[in-house]
Amino acid sequence: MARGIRYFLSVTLKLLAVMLASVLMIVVTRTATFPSYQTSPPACEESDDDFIPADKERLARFTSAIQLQTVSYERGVGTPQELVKFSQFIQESFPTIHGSPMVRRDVVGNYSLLYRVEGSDASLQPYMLASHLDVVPVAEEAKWVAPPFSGELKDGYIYGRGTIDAKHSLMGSLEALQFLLSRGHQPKRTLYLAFGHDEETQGHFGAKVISEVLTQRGEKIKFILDEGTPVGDGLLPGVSKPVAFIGVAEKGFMTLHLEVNEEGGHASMPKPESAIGILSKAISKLENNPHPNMFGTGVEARMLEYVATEMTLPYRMLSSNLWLFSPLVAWVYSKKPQTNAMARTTTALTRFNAGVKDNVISPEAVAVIDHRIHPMSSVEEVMEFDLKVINDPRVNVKVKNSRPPAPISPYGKDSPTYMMLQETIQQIYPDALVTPTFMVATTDTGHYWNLSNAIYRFSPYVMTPSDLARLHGVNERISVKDYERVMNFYYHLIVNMDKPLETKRHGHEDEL
Ligand SMILES: CCCCCCCC/C=C\CCCCCCCC(=O)N[C@@H](CCC(N)=O)C(=O)O
Ligand SMILES: [Zn+2]
Ligand SMILES: [Zn+2]
Repeated sequence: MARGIRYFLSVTLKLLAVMLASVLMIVVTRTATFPSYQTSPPACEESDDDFIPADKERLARFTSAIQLQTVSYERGVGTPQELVKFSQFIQESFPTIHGSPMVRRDVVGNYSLLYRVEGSDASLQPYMLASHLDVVPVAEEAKWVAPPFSGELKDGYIYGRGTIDAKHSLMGSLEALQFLLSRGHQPKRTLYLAFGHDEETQGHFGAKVISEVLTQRGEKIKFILDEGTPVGDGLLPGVSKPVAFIGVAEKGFMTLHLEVNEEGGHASMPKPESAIGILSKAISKLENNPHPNMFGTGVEARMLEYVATEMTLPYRMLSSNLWLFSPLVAWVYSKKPQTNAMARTTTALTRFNAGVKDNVISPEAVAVIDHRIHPMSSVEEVMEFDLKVINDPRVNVKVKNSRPPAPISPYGKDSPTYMMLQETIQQIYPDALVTPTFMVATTDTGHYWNLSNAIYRFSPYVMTPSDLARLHGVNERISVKDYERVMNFYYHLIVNMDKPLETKRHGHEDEL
């Protein structure tokens, strides 16, 4: 009997050893032979007169744009006078654009701007560059090193609300267009510039109306580029080179209104449970029960694979073997807010209101939850999960607002438009790697899904880990160097869009 067990154990151990050796071999082979998704930057044809310098005039225009306090507060509550001023300022600042017979300008939804620049070849589908005129309000003003609406230049940086979100792309694309038109350039392909005025409150009166206008015109758009993920410096562990993240998708969202109504009364005779207590328990359950970690099921995994060959060895081994290491990477991702946001549907408790007086038991308690939905999940799944977690019929849960995750736009070598974008990025950042990702925040593109199946979100400035907190936060800023890159990125993009959407190099047919 004992011999039998010994034999069984030894066979099992041998089998395990063979399995382990096979897994090890696969891991080593994949790490050594994993394909590279990076292409070398296109040859530099740039000359001095093929470059937009961040000179005094251009910087002054950008500063003036920052000084306009185009704040969006709540849905439908903004700063109409400032928006009108911004609109007038744009008209005065870009006379070549506004005087060109090729350009049609429409004010849409009262304050949003839609420009159409007529291309010479009507058989080509138009494309669209998008951004927004509005900004979020300023908090903690005392902590700013320069006044938040000053556009002040300090140590090579321009400070102010809107510098990165997102007046750089609005002003940068206008500068590029003005530069081209002033040299007598007519684009081959028709180009739209779409600037919503309420992106920060979900674009219901701006981008949504722009989309309706374009739909009425029967437009189908070749591709759309909006504000988005940046060129990361140190954002991706294991990669020392800068990484340009192209947002090929974005998370959905669901804003929930939670309410509990109970009997109020005199604070000297409380019941065991109050409206405030019941709601607190519900939201505490939501916070303690995060939505499932979905890392490895979507674009976030491709993001790592695209840069795997450029990573230091341990990261390279993990990223080229996600079939094995996905659970480990998922766990690591869950540890930091910015990576956790890529791994799962997030739950942010953003408002909590109750009570009117110290000695009155509040009959009502209200909270707001801001969920950002992972591209592999859905509004329905998130709701079902929450109701199960709360599991209390006294908590009334209503959806204030929701949007499903965005469809995933084509990416990689099979998508000529993505490759054109990659090459344009490399013209500005020759040392950068380029990888697809999804946006954890939302953009106006949520209103443009019916216009195009190729929607990208990318902002051509560099972001370090410590810059993350500047987004919607204190000391938002962009470097002069980066603003110059932004202008030149749009310039190259417009020029590149006049070349056939590439073809021989990536083995594809020309397309419209
Ligand atoms: C491993 C990590 C890699 C991740 C790389 C990306 C790092 C992310 C860095 C920056 C993202 C920039 C996003 C800026 C756009 C912000 C858009 C925005 O503010 N949207 C609002 C819209 C308002 C609304 N409620 O709809 C939002 O999402 O709240
Ligand atoms: Zn923005
Ligand atoms: Zn924003």
